[in-house]
Amino acid sequence: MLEEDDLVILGSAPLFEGVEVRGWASRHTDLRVVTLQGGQALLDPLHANEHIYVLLSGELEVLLRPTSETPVARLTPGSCTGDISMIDDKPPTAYVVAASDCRVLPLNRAKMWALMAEDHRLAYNLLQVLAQRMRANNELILQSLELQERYRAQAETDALTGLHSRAWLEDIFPRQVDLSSRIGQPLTLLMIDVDHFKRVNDLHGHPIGDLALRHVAGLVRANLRSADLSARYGGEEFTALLVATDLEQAINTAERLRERIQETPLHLPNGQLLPLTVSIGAAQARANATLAELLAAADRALYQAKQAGRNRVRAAGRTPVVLPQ
Ligand SMILES: Nc1nc2c(ncn2[C@@H]2O[C@H](COP(=O)(O)OP(=O)(O)OP(=O)(O)O)[C@@H](O)[C@H]2O)c(=O)[nH]1
Repeated sequence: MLEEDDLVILGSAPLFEGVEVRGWASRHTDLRVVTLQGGQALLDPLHANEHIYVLLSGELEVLLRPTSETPVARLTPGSCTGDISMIDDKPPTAYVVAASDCRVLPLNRAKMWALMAEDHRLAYNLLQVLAQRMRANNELILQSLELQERYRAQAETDALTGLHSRAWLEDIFPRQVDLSSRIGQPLTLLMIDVDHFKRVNDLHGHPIGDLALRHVAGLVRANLRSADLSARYGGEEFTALLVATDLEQAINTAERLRERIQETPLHLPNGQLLPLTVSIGAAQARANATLAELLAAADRALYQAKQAGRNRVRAAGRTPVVLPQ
């Protein structure tokens, strides 16, 4: 039975806006209120639903998973739930659970259609309720996309240097190699490794090591074209994908970068200058090359540069470029 308080709530419920609820309730004496205990589920995706439930007292929580700790919505008296699944005759997409003891008024499908035929304001109100629900859901989707975007940006950026991360390189590489081969442009990878970096850490401490990595990253960024795609590959290793650049041009770029790093020591907080050098391996991508193949080739060239005494550039598949050091 509907009590006086229930009629007051129904009178303020969006679904009943403009409906004279007392007269309406007196014509429908078959309406039965259902009580729920806190924690009890009203709707879940495993069971079809045939009712719209109007909450008369207490609070309902809408959860996307049964184990979710944070509800996506909290329903207060006057709100309704179950509308979409009642209309499309499919199981609900979320769990609706009583957060406290609740009283709800179920209106089954047949009853709802009859009520709407009797008073068109109910149909209009139901459309309004659905429109608000769609808007709230869109808002939720947008927030979740923004969050995903933020997480992706975090994963794609190396926190220490601000350069792109290895995950980013792995993500963009197949598209870049595909694009380069389709437009017939060469693509070359540089692997840039700071020489004797362990000594920097050992002699000056890890925080200065971090400063040195930022310094080198800044020089890598400043000395490549903005179209070139530089990343911190890990530790003291950086990579740069040089677009529209063949091996010859890449060697020149690498050599210029190497020189620039050699002649730009890091100013330490104590006023000392810390000289840094890098060794660089270069390798040009074949059409359909995988990142692993290209990295392995650039890494072999880098190894040669280290073996040859460091602070130099070597290219894969070529006679060593011997430049005066
Ligand atoms: N400060 C700092 N050090 C790092 C970071 N990542 C890696 N390292 C250090 O980088 C050093 C790399 O040392 P090695 O791989 O032995 O190479 P290296 O001393 O540069 O010698 P070569 O490459 O042969 O010239 C290790 O001591 C790592 O601890 C970092 O984020 N910050």
